[in-house]
Amino acid sequence: MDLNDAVLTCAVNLQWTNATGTVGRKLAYRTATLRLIRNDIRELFIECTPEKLKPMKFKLKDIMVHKKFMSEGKASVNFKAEKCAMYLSNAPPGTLMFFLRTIFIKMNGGENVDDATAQKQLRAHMLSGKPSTFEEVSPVTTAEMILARKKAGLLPSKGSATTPSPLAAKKRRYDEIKGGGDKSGLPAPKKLYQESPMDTEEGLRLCQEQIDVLKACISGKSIFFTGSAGTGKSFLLRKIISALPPDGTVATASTGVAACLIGGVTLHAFAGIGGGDATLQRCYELASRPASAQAWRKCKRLIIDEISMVDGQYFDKIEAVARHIRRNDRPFGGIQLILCGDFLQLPPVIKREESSSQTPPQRFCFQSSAWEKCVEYVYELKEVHRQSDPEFVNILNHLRIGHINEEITKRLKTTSKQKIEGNGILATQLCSHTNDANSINESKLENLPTDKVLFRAEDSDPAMTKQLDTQVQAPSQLFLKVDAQVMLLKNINISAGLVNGARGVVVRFEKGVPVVRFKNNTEYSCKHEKWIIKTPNGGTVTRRQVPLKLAWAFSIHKSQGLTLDCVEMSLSKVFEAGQAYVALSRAKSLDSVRILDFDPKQVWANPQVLQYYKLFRRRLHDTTMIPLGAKNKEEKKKNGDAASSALAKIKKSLLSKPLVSIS
Ligand SMILES: Nc1ncnc2c1ncn2[C@@H]1O[C@H](COP(=O)(O)OP(=O)(O)OP(=O)(O)O)[C@@H](O)[C@H]1O
Ligand SMILES: [Mg+2]
Repeated sequence: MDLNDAVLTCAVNLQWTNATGTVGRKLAYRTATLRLIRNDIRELFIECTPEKLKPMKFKLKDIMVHKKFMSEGKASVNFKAEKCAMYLSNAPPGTLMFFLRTIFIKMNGGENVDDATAQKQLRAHMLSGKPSTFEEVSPVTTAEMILARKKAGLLPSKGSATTPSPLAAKKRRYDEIKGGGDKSGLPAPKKLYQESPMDTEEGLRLCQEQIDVLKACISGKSIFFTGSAGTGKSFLLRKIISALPPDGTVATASTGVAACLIGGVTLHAFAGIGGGDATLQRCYELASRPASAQAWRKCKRLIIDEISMVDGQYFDKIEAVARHIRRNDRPFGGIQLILCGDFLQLPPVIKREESSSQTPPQRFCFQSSAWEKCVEYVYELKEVHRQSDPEFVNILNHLRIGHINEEITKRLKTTSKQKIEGNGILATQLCSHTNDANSINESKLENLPTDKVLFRAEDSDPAMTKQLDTQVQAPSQLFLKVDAQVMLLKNINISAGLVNGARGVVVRFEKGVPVVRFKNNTEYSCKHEKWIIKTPNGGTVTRRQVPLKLAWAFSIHKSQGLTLDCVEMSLSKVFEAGQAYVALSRAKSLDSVRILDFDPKQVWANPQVLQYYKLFRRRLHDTTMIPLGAKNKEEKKKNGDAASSALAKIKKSLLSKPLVSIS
């Protein structure tokens, strides 16, 4: 696998049709590498190299691309002249998208020769007696991209915040691309290239530290990566998922909302051992049921977001279950683990009977016996993307470790009087308890004098409505009124500010959908959007609903992982370490938040977590990166010296300076 947009590794099926139009020769390869190349006279080709076999070349001219299932890692390219169809499957979806995009841009935006010139140059080349050479296409340039989009008539009009009409997208299942400089009257390749790339998350590029993590994942290492709120952990996870082959990749998270943010399932739904309270023997039996056992056997890479909320004992149990079901004694039954989260945010939910005991056990995942043997590499992301104000980032870093001083207290208290409302948009109240948030929303809606309109979700499987309710933020029944305070639940257009978490107010209903005015004055007529959740056995269930949720109030637990606009909070009822930090770190800036009754006592970090991070940081710092429990002997030997010297230092300095020192 590669981060190069001109290279793609996937399964490839080739089918040639004969003169009578029936399928003749067929070839199928489980793994082949496709490369976009040019010859001496700048003609474009796809070079297909099946594993351990010789490469084949297909000229990119007059092709039809079928990409409806691109997000599932499937597409096909029809080479009209060769009468050959190339079916691609099990491709990392993101890589596939960039590969097809590069084809489009190189065919339409580059200086390609026309047929007559190509023939002339070819003849001259043959006469010269020089051997033909091929080289990989150069990276796409902005000029090529602009030219390609212009030629296809796809440059967006200024400030447009609209999404493609679903009808237009439906009508065009194929994108036809001609090569060789002939662009007259071409149907434009749409959908894939419709939006300006910066308007969608695909267009946002990873920063260097994120790329390092991505590379580690692609190379098959089991890793844990952490970082403070807003360092792009979930964003990176989405990129990682789209850079991995779909077969065998299972994306999960500890909570439904977090799972939905990465297009996955909850870890509990995947693992199939209920809450994990049963004995290990019983867990084995539960996970041996056909659907669950099949899911475990097929899994090659397990991704878990918001790992801080996964109970350590539960983690130990699923590790044992993985080995048992897969009949494989390697850690986690040989599954690659990609774990992500911030232990200084919300901890695992402690069950009532445990929380009533005098000293409740703190069972973080990193305290489990499985952790050390399963996690080979650890990474920490440092660059915060959610907030851009250095003062706010600095304050958040302090809060994260439970460190409050007078200056911070004073600054946070000043927010209590600031006006953050505007354009008819009221602040969202962040509540420490979910029930409080629900009742505030219901009563505020009831109190509006306008008519109530119901938006009912369409679920692809009505039997899954309850499951969808727990995982998808869009409710199955959404009552709205004009003047209702709402929050957007999808990234519609990033550069227009129409992003997940953006706050708005319903201004009218038009053609059966709500029109919402957002804080930046953009009006958006809400189309029905689709949420897809995976079932543990690899199927999918979809919900279609308008992408809105009532937003007078929101619970802190439900807000974990989100970025929120315009929030007001009272932290007097916080009951968990990290809860105040999670609440405050949802905000983008200090100007868009109001803390009503700030008291330094509301902020504390779990000492066990601080200790873990101290150890973790020292490891990172002293050796750049130490594999925890290196895989093989050489690796152990190589890292052993560095690791033991680092550990000796850690022991010495365990109670020294705080994690984040602020100048
Ligand atoms: N490389 C990047 N370039 C531009 N924006 C980015 C980048 N990485 C992340 N972001 C943006 O930063 C915001 C926060 O990202 P994300 O929600 O993934 O952070 P997180 O680390 O998962 O936070 P949390 O701990 O709160 O879950 C998002 O709006 C995301 O789109
Ligand atoms: Mg996140």
